[in-house]
Amino acid sequence: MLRLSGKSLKEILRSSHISSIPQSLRILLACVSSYETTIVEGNIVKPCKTNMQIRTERKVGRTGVMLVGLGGNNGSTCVAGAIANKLGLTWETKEGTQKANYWGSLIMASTIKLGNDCCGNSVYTPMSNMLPLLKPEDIVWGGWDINGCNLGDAVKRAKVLDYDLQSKLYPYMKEIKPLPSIYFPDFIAANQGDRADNILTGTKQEQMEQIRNDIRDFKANNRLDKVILLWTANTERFSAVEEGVNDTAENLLSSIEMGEAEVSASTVFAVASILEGSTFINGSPQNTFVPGVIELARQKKVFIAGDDFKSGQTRMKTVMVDFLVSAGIKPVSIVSYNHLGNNDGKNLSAPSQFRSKEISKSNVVDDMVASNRILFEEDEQPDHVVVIKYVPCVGDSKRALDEYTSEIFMGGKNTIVMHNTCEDSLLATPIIYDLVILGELCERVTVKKEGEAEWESFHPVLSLLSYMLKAPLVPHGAPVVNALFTQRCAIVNFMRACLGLAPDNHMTLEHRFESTLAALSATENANKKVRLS
Ligand SMILES: NC(=O)c1ccc[n+]([C@@H]2O[C@H](COP(=O)([O-])OP(=O)(O)OC[C@H]3O[C@@H](n4cnc5c(N)ncnc54)[C@H](O)[C@@H]3O)[C@@H](O)[C@H]2O)c1
Ligand SMILES: O=P([O-])([O-])O[C@@H]1[C@@H](O)[C@H](O)[C@@H](O)[C@H](O)[C@@H]1O
Repeated sequence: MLRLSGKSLKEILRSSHISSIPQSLRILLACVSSYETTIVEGNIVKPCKTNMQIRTERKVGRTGVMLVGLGGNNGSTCVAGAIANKLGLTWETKEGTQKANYWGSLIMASTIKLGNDCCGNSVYTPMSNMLPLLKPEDIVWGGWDINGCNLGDAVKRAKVLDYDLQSKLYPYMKEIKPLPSIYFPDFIAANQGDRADNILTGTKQEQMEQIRNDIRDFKANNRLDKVILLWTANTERFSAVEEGVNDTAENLLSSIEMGEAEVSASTVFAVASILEGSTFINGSPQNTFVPGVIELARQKKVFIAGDDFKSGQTRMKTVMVDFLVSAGIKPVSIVSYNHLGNNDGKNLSAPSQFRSKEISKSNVVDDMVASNRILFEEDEQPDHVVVIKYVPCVGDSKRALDEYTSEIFMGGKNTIVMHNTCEDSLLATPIIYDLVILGELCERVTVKKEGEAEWESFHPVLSLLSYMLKAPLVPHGAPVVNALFTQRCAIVNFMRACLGLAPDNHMTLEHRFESTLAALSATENANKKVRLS
C-alpha cells in the first residue's frame, strides 16, 4: 500500500476534502509546490517557477467505452482481454498453461520509481497504484461495426487468441453484437465492401443523430457516469480540408446537415461524441480531427486525442532514433518495411489508405532530428522509407524489418538491422486500455495556478496521450514530441505531481557524494543492528 508522508494513500483519500466541494466528491488534493521550467530568450536562460495546485477527483465512476470497429481484430481482442482478466481465465497452449495478464500496458503492467528507502535503495510501485484509475475489467464495452458478426465469432475470425482461450471466451462474447454503423465506402478500401452488412441508412445528419442516440442509450442502459469513444475501425483516406466545409465548427456542422461528401465517417463519429460530451480517441492515422472538429472540441470542452496507435515497429523507431541522436550518432537512412495479413493489411493494400499510414509512420522522427543541430542542418532529414505489403499468410502477426544506417566517428558508418514480429492486436490492445484509462483520469484532473481564481482542465487536445500514438495531435502552438521515453516521463511526472511529488529528474545525487553515501551506509548499519538485536 502506497504511504505518503507517513499516511497511506487510502488515509489521505479518506481525509482529503475541501469544504467547497460536496463530500460525495471528496478529492485528492495534491499541492505541487511549483512547476519549474526554463525559459530561453536569445542567450539568456531563465528559470521559471509556477506555483499551482493539482486536484484529482477520486471517484472513477462507472465508465463505458464504445469502440468504432468493435468486431475487428483490435476491437474483439480488446473486449476479450478485459473479460479474460475479469474472470482470471487460464488456458492451455503448447507451452503449457497461460494466465490472463495486461502485459504491454504502460499503466497496468509497468512501475514508477517513487524514491529511495532510508538505505538508498530504489522503491517502485505499479503505475496503476499511483492514483484512482479505471481498470479494463471494470469497463462496460460496446460499439459499432459495419460488419454484424458477434464478438464470439469475431474473435475466431481474427485468429489472434489461442484456440482454447477463444473457446472459453465464446459463451461470454457471442451475445455482444456491434451496433450498425456509418459506412462511407469512398473513405476505405473497396475490398472492405463485402464486410458491410451492418450499416445505417439515411442522411449524414440522420446517421449522426443515430450515433448520438446510441451513445445516450448505452449510457442510460448501463447506468454509466461517462462514455468514451475510440476509433479502431479501418484506416480512412485523408479528408480534404476545405474552407467552408470543415474548417470551422459551424461549417462542419452545416456540412454534415447538408450531406457534404468530404466529411468522413470518423469525423461524423467525432462530432457525435463531442456533442454528447464524450472523449473521442482516434487509433487510426487519418485526419479525423479536421479544424472544425478541433474547434468544436474546444467550444464544448471535450477531450480529443489521436492519431494512430503506436504499437510495434513505430514504437521501436521512436526508441532507436532517440537513442542514436541523443548519443550523438547521425541516422542518415531509416528503411521501414513490414508485411501483414490481417484485414487492416487488406485495407492498407489500397493506395489512399496506405498513404494515410505512410504519413503517420514517416513523421515520427522529426522532433528528435530537430533536437540536434550539431548532426542535422535546419532542413536536413534522414532518408526515410515506409513500405507495407499485404501477405494474407501471416495474418495478424506483422513482420517488420527495419534498417538504420548512421554516420559515426571520423566518417565511419553503423548499420543496425532489426526483425520485429509484431503480433499487431496483442500489442495494440494494451495501448487501447492505456488510452482510455489515461483519458478518463484526465477528465478528473483540474489545476489552479497561484493567483488565479478558477480551476482549469487540460486543453481539449489531450497531448498527454502521445506515448500511445504515432502522430500525436497537440494543441495549436505546442511542439510535437515523439521520443518514447520523453513521452513516458511526462506521464510519470504528471502522476507524481498529482500526489505532490517532485518530478523524477534521475540525478540521484544521494548516490554521488561521499557525504550522502556515508549517511546512507550509517543508516543501513543502524538498521542491521536493529534487525540483529
Ligand atoms: N497494431 C495494430 O493493430 C495497429 C496499430 C496502429 C493502428 N492500427 C489501426 O487500428 C485500426 C484497426 O486495426 P485492426 O487490425 O483491428 O483492423 P480490422 O480491419 O481487423 O478492424 C477494423 C474493423 O472496423 C470495421 N469498420 C470499418 N469501417 C467502419 C465504420 N465506418 N464503422 C464501424 N466499423 C467499421 C471493420 O468491419 C473491421 O471489423 C486500423 O485503422 C489500423 O490501421 C492498428
Ligand atoms: O507497428 P506500428 O508501426 O506502430 O503500426 C503498425 C504498422 O507498422 C503497420 O504497417 C500497420 O499495418 C498497422 O496498422 C500498424 O499501424
